[in-house]
Amino acid sequence: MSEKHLDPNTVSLDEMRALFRELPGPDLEAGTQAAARETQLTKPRGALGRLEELAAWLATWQGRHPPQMQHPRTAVFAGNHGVAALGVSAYPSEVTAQMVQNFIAGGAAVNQLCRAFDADLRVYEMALEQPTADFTQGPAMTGEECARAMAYGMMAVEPNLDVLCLGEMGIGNTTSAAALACALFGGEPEEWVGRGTGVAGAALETKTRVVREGVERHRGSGDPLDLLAALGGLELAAIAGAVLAARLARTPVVLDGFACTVAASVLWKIDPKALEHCIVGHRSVEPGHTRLLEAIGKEPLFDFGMRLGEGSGATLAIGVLKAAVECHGGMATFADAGVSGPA
Ligand SMILES: Cc1cc2ncn([C@H]3O[C@H](COP(=O)(O)O)[C@@H](O)[C@H]3O)c2cc1C
Ligand SMILES: O=C(O)c1cccnc1
Repeated sequence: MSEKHLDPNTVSLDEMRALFRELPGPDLEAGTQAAARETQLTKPRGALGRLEELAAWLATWQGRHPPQMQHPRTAVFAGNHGVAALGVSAYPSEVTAQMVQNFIAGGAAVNQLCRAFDADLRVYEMALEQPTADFTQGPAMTGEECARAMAYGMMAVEPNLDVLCLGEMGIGNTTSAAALACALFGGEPEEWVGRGTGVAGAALETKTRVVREGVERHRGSGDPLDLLAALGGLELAAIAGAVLAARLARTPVVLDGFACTVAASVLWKIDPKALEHCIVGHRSVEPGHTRLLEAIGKEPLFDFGMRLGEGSGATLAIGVLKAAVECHGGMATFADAGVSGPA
């Protein structure tokens, strides 16, 4: 499969919509080979549980058997949000750019996780001095801006990636994500709003009100991509683009926490099959994440009480994926080891 890159100067949301007509499916032959090998390995059938499923999932989306984990990448997209000026985050907007510098200097949590698992970290800074518009007053982005951000995100998908882990950095983005999730999946703003960086009290009430105003203004204003433009952010649109491009290139994807999963769920709303190549690394503490995971039918790999974002939960999953690949490829078969099979 080839990498899909679109011209950012001319790209449109309609061009993105057209891509849903060509989504490739999994490589079922690689999956059959993985299942056959699994029965030969020196362990009771199914005894490695989800590790076995992960090896098969990697094989089907990498389109090869055995699956490999030599080249994991974590892509973190950073953008700023107009709604941040309304007091919805515990931190000021400047932290977005400051954290990008921290990523570049190697000082953030995601840097350490990438080093722990030999992942290639890419940071994509998206016009941080130009935040999106305040979505309580109008759409956060025009359709063209949203499509351009998606096209930018697509560039994170390059040949020979074994897995793509996605993350975001954008002060205010759990407000944007809550509004987008509420508009896409329904329910009350209270069910989607969490503490993010740690908002409480009056600020939490403000955050909930901002989400309500945004949803009331934009709900029903179009299809999921229109809602992404109206309520999303540059980094969330880039994640949606990266997930779509990864699918077209048949690259497996690991999603991170609430904000990242909301961005990807825009594609699920268009076609639930569009996230078959994605797993979710962890369950974020953000209550909306659990709600969203139920809606899209995904069970995260682990629940470590993390609520950071920046791709940390997705990157931590690389360790588990490497373990799955090592067991699947490296274990002896019953025949090789002279171990008796089931009686
Ligand atoms: C120092 C620092 C590092 C971070 N790394 C990720 N986030 C996370 O917090 C932000 C979302 O929370 P809210 O919607 O409450 O602003 C995002 O930037 C997210 O990636 C961070 C936040 C801070 C303060
Ligand atoms: O789960 C997330 O994506 C998250 C949670 C808190 C802060 N930033 C992101």
